[in-house]
Amino acid sequence: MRILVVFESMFGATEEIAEAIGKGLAGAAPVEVVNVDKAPRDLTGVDLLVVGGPTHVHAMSRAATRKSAAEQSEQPTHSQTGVREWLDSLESVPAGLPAATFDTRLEKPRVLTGAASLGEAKRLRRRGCRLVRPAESFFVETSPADAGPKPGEVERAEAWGAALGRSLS
Ligand SMILES: Cc1cc2nc3c(=O)[nH]c(=O)nc-3n(C[C@H](O)[C@H](O)[C@H](O)COP(=O)(O)O)c2cc1C
Repeated sequence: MRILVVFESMFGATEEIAEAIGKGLAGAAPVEVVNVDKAPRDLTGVDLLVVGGPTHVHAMSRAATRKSAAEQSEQPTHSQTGVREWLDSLESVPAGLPAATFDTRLEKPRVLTGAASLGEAKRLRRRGCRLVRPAESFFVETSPADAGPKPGEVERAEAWGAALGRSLS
C-alpha cells in the first residue's frame, strides 16, 4: 500500500496542512508527502492519491497568481509550480485510483472564496480517479499573507487524514 500526498504551497500553510494529513494517514500505510515541484508524473504503484493547494482567485493557482503571491512575502515561495500544471502533466494514472483533494482558503462562505479542491477533484475525475471523500478546505489567517493555518486547523487536518486512512480498509 503506497499513499502519496502532493501539495502546492506559497507561504507554507498548505504544506503544514499536507504534513498533518500525512501524519493522520500514517496509521493506515506508509505515506510520502511531496512538494508538487518534485511530484512524480507516473503514479503507477500508488494506492491512494491526496492532492492539495492554496485557493487563488476562487480556484487553483495560475502562474500570474503565484507571481502575485511571491510579491506578498519576503521569503521565497515553497512551491514554484502548481497542482493545476502537475495534474495536466500526469503521464500515467492507474484506472480508478482512489483519490481525495483539499485546499487552503479564507474562512468565509465558499460561494465568496471559491475552493481549489473542487477544481483538483474535477481534474482527477477526468483522469479516471475515484474520489473517496468530498473535497475539503482548511482555513488560514487573513493577514499577513504568511500567517499560516487558523488555530485548530492543523489538528483538523490530521483527523481528516486519519478518517481518510480508515476509509481505505
Ligand atoms: C494571489 C492570491 C489570490 C488569492 N485568492 C483567494 C481566493 O480567491 N479565495 C480565498 O479564500 N483565498 C484566496 N487567497 C488566500 C490563499 O488561499 C492563502 O494565501 C493560502 O491558503 C495560503 O496557503 P499557502 O501558505 O500554502 O500558500 C489568495 C491568495 C493569493 C496570494
